[in-house]
Amino acid sequence: MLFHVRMNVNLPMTMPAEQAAQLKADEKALAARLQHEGKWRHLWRIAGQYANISVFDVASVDELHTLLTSLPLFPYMQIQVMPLCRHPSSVRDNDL
Ligand SMILES: O=C(O)CC1=CCC(=O)O1
Repeated sequence: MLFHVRMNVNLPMTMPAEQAAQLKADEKALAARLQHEGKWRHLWRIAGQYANISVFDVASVDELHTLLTSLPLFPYMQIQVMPLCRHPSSVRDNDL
């Protein structure tokens, strides 16, 4: 199942720089693993914003929820999820 996900990141201004750097490093490491596993199919920065557009390929809504809530930055993100299905006019023979 494919999901389009928008993540807006809002780190508190009061967070110590070292804590923010550690959270970002942990997030990057997990994101790399999930991309290599094929679960995090796309990761794009939204230009000019501390936000990203991602596409996840997971088996279920429950798996997506578990994955998103396990992200180190999850407590500091506002997340919007849109489930995707195939468009009948798509000329692609694969899903992405
Ligand atoms: O910077 C972001 O948009 C949040 C994020 C997702 C994966 C990552 O490494 O950072």
